[in-house]
Amino acid sequence: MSLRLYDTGTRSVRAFEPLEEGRVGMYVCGATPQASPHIGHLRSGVIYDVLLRWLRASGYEVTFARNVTDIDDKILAVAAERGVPWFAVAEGNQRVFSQGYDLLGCLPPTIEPRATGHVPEMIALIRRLIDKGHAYPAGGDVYFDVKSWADHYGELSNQRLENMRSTGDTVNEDCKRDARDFALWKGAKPGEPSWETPWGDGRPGWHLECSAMATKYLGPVFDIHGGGVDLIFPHHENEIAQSRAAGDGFARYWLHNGLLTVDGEKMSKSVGNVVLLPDLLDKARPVEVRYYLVSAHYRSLMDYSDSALAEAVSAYQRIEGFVTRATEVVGAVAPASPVPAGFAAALDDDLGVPHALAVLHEAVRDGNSALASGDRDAVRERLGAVRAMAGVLGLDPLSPQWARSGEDDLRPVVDALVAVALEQRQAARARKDYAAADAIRDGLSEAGIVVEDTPQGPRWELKRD
Ligand SMILES: Nc1ncnc2c1ncn2[C@@H]1O[C@H](COP(=O)(O)OP(=O)(O)OP(=O)(O)O)[C@@H](O)[C@H]1O
Ligand SMILES: [Zn+2]
Repeated sequence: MSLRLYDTGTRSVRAFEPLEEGRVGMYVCGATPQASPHIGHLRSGVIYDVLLRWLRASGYEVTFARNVTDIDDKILAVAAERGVPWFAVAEGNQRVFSQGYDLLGCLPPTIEPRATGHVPEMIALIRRLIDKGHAYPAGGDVYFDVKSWADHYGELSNQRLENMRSTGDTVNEDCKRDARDFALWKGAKPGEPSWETPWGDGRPGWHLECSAMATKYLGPVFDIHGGGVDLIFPHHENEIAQSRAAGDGFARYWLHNGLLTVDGEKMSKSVGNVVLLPDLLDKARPVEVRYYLVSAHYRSLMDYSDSALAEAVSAYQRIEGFVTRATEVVGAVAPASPVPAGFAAALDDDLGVPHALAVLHEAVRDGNSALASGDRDAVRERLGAVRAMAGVLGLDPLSPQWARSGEDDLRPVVDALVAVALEQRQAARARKDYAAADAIRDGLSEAGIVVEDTPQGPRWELKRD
């Protein structure tokens, strides 16, 4: 079986066939950096990262573009409130977005285009739309004429133009030919940043930016366009309208991730129910937060809870525990290739991560049984498979990304010291000097070392609070 994806455009799961064999062009709507990212934004980040990794593991060469909307009403409002330049707000928050993606192990996009760096491409797109009769300048703005595209407008969001009302753009409503027309370009307002165009100074509309940037880097037709379900209307509907009306084929598959919610409501800056990544780091390590965010199916709604996070932490630690113990017993084993067929089939089925994780945990269980029975060949085989599967999800415990800094270098030293201490404890026990034996155990515990007796002898771990 090969990859099948749910395409919002056709409202069906379809076989994924790229435009060009062996290559995939993928565009995902990224941040409007008006504030630090919340874990809803990061859910979107890790979901498309798993898709990227699976496409690459399946042999595709992927060009992945994720934009930054670095000019926007919300950014201007924050800048005005704080009395700082608009670009300081965008740039500062974008850095925190990048750190968040990095911390959760997201591979960097091939290109991360910024809206303000693509005004010439936007002007060119507006010109094509005006020439074809799909856009008009009015009152310093430029609008898309939805009636000129009435047969198609609404196809993605499955609604008809006659049932739609104004999208409530903050632009000058009186200038529009029709209340449902949306702004491609917004005329300059005093004190706001602006760029020069043949239709007057101003700044880009959000929808136009994505059309211009996606086609610049991926071509007039490309494979996958992603974003959250919150973007289907109006953002993606308008992107399609602009690009197709201008004559571009645009995206062939539309993917939408479900939202991270709190008590059923979208986690959103404007609602004020956000959880930030640093808020979680006393409860879970970054790799465990990643496990939590990828573990639900990408299209499902996910309601944030501490207990679900705690379950994800223990589930990840089951994988990590096996990988650590198995490596101690059989030595380093590289990730196996290809990944087990059941795991591949799960991901090929519309990126079925929950099912794929079930296959991964089954291999961990088998691996633990092999460890218990001392079947080294089986341990080796399961270790390679587990690392490979975890790696596709960005969760391989031995990936350098997740290595705890310093701890690995010191491990052999501490191993030797703990072994000496345990020998002394054993000797004290043998001579029935229980006070001395307990003192050694307490001393290790005070140093933050927990000792566990296993069939292969004692193992130590750093205590976690
Ligand atoms: N709660 C969420 N769950 C999942 N994905 C989200 C969530 N919020 C935003 N996203 C996705 O993250 C990406 C970047 O979003 P963007 O910066 O436009 O956020 P936003 O919706 O304006 O956030 P906020 O409402 O907090 O201001 C988009 O693809 C968006 O769909
Ligand atoms: Zn977009």
